[in-house]
Amino acid sequence: MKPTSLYRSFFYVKVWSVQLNRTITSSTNYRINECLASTSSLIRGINIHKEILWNQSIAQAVRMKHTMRNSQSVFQDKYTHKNKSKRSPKMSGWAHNLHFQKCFTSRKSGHMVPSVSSVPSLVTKDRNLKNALVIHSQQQRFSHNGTESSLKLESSSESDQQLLRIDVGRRSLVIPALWLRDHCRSSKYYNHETHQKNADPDLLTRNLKIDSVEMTTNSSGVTIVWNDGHVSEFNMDWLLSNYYNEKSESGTRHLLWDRDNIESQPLPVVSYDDHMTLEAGLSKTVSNICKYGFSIVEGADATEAATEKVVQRLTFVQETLFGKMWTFTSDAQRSDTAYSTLALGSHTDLTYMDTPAGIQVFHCLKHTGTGGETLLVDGFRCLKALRQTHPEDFEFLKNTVVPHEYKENPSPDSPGYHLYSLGTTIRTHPSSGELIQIRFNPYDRAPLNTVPATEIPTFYRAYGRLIKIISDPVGHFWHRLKPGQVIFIDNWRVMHGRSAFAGTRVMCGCYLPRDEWVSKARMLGVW
Ligand SMILES: C[N+](C)(C)CCCC[C@H](N)C(=O)O
Ligand SMILES: O=C(O)CCC(=O)C(=O)O
Repeated sequence: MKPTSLYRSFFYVKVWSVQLNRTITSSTNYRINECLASTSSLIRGINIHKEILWNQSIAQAVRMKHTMRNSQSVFQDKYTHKNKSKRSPKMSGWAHNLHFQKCFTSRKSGHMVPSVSSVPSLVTKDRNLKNALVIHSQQQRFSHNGTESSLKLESSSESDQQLLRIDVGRRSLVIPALWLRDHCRSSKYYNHETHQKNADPDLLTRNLKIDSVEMTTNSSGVTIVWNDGHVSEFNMDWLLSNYYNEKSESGTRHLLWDRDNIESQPLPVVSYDDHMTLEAGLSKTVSNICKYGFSIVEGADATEAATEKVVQRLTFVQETLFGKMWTFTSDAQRSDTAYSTLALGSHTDLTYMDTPAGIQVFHCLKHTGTGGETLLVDGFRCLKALRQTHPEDFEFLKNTVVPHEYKENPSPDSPGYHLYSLGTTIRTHPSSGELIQIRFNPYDRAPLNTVPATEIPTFYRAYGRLIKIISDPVGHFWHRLKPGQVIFIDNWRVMHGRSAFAGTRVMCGCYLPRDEWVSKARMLGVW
């Protein structure tokens, strides 16, 4: 065989062997892939089968837990009667360690039948049976006022407490079952005539559980079936506005101001006629107070009687140690610097009362002389500035009780007084943090016996920083009250004061109770 043909044949053998190799490889691969494919489908099949088995066992466990719970409660009653132990024996066994959310109860039979669609979702990703398994009921999706929403019932792996989780847009409510039962508005538990709850003394001791929760047909609310057969219906908007809300929008009613922005807009003034004769006029006065913290009714007769009629459009006059309607001047009739010609710095009144008056009313009946301008400072703006610049001082003053007092010796005009009260300088809403009250009167501050020595420096640092903000002229709005102008000042938000004056100056006014004026604002729809 010639070398070339030998080479050629060798070459062919080489090519063939390469091809053979490829064929074997690919066919092996093919076969491997094929049997891998069949294995994986086999595994998938096993998994599916396993999933079904698993879910069936869950369903079985749910049924068993329900049965065991019923028997436990029967056992519990017997047990606690006999042994008076505080804690009844916990159900043992893995069934109890599985914190199940019950699946839906069939309405007809009332038995616990896991609806197929609910069982798969009962199983969480964590299949480790040793950890308490938190079972979630099926998530139900719905649209609330066009917002993508969902709800599901969960149970806590620590406390066995059931929780209804409702997500409406970015708002997420996690409502304990007990809260839901406590707030049931069915006629059994709530009197819709008197808007009062009916007594339910043993609510907290009954072992109440939610058997099922479903959206109402039009997704406007939820229907809850309890393990004692009771059914509760909740309107979604009612839940959203009545349940704990850290991000409550309620603080948006206030338009915080400093000197420049309150002077850059028309004064919040309502004419006497509108205020006295129109619902819209009264609403404007009240909404001004909600928004700015003060409002002026202009055009009243410069008399105490006319002033009384103006304020009574809002609510009744709050009687205090100064009487109902009062008129004062610089005659030192009462033991307070208001009855002098001295300047008064920013303060709120009646800080020496457990509940300071809600509104302070002033009406300058006469002033021949100089000075005597009224100072207004938005206390909520000051508190917001403190919260932003020194949050630790804000928190300290929110949590520190400061005593205030009013002392007056007996006189022909007074039986004598010693009023004393404890209150924090700052009060906020416990969940939303919305500002509710500033209680600030450096003149009437009583000896500080509520702060231990270790915290005294912190108090003076915090209180001093607040005084610095309040004293800053940037927030000072000065207005000379003229006869005919009745000013309503929100005494829980806006501080007032005055410049020193000379001449004859006669002021009248009164205080209005906080609860009643805010109630009026709610009834007028402006709160
Ligand atoms: C308004 N009127 C003149 C009656 C009372 C004056 C005393 C008010 C007291 N300084 C306080 O801050 O509560
Ligand atoms: O006389 C004034 O203008 C204000 C008096 C005052 O601040 C008060 O009575 O609390």
